[in-house]
Amino acid sequence: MRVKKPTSKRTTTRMREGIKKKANAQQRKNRKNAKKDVTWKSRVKKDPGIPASFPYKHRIIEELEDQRRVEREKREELKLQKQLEREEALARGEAIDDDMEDDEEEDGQGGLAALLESAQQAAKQYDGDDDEDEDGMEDEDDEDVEYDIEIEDDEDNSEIDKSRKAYDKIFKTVVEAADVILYVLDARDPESTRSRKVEQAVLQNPGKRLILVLNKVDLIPTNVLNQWLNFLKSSFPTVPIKASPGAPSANSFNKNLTSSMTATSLLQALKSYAAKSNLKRSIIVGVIGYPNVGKSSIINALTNRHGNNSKACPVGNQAGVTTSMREVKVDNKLKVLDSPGIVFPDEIINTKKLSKVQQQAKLALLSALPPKQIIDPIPAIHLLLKKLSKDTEMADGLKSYYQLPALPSADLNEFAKQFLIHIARSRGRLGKGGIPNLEAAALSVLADWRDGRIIGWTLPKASKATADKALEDYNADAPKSSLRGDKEPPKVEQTTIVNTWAKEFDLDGLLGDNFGLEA
Ligand SMILES: Nc1nc2c(ncn2[C@@H]2O[C@H](COP(=O)(O)OP(=O)(O)OP(=O)(O)O)[C@@H](O)[C@H]2O)c(=O)[nH]1
Repeated sequence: MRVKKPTSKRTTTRMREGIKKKANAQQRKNRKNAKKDVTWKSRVKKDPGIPASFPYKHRIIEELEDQRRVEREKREELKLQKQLEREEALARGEAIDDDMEDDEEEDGQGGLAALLESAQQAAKQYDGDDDEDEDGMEDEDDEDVEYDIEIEDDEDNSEIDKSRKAYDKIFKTVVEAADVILYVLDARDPESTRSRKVEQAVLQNPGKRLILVLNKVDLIPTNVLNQWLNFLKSSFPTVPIKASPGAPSANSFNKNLTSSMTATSLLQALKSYAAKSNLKRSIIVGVIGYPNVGKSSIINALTNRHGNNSKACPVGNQAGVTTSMREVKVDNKLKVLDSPGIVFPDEIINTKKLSKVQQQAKLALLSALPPKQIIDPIPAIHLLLKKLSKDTEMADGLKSYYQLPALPSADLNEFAKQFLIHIARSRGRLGKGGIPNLEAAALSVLADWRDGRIIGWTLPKASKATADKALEDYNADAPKSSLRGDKEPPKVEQTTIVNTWAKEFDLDGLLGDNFGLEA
């Protein structure tokens, strides 16, 4: 017969106390030895940093920065990858992996969440403005606010913001609802804020009209503006505008194109179309474009309601302020629809096969991303410096605005690094041990660029023929998207469009051939 082994681990008190005593003695010994060890003290000494007199200090700092940069890039690649997986999962309607959600919460960088957050903040502020309005003087146009509409009744804002598909949906809704589309482009880079898909989608609807509105003309020189107007006019009727109110600053361009003058011209064009169209109802004008190109500012200029207490649409210098559609009544014949900014990355980015980092850089430079959503602002600075260094006027503007010393490098990467170190030092963006925080410096430069404190522009590169070829290629290759629908666009000669539409809006009569600009 087998005897069962005892399962209890009980030991005698004597044995337990003996073990305790021995363990305590060992710990005491360890502590004593640690005190004797000189390396122990030096370990807790604070790092004094690199002495200022050290001749190669800047090199060491640069090496450290390089290391930090490489690590940061690795982290960002990983983050982007996770974000993409998450978006794909969302698009497929799959439940999101908890890990991914946690990650996003941890670093607080959920791109779309950041976009939403900035939008909500601006909206809150705007609501505050409205409250003030209520308890004070009543605006005679306040009835417009009653026209505010949320497009997706069954979806909350976060859902609208979370999905690019939803942006597509909003765009489709604007095109369907509007008789005239004002397609707003940033005068500093019209081609990058323009999408052939948008134009094609409008052309699919024979009754719709599209006008290109070149905004922020105060930020580009007259000869550049003229070139763009001539270039764009060959595709669609084009109107220049300065939508933001306020007197021009010392370094503004095209001072004769004031906000009220340009807005009045645009308004008259719309009114003349409304008068000529035989509609028994008021015409609806949809305003679309990239984030931050100034759509809401244009509506405020059209309704002449710029003041804080009477804004028709909220305006902010960060992308993503407008999160839902808003209908504003201009008069009995005219209603204007504001819409959230739309980015078409497949249009501007995929065709050029850019990496994720480059895509972000390009969008950041178009000011189409809220700062919180910019994972690494440094590649955008590289792009900006490359752009500005191509023209002596732009390069001089940069140099004088930042009071740049002679930066000795001809290599762009090296130049960018030295430039950011200079900005970080002069603006006090320093980290531990006095190491310049290049990311913070880069973000502050991007804000200067977004708000027009640094001057810069692009010139129309492609000829009309190249643009038409690009459109042809796109039509041949691109898969059918929600924007294109299944219908083929009607074959209409562009010159016919330009001439007929310009007449309907009486543009030549209103603005003259050269928009009152010197040749
Ligand atoms: N210099 C200059 N700045 C302008 C002009 N029009 C608008 N802005 C500025 O551009 C920024 C964006 O303007 P918004 O009207 O909010 O742009 P939006 O397209 O509605 O932006 P989202 O809501 O993100 O889609 C604001 O800081 C405006 O002051 C202009 O003609 N010149």
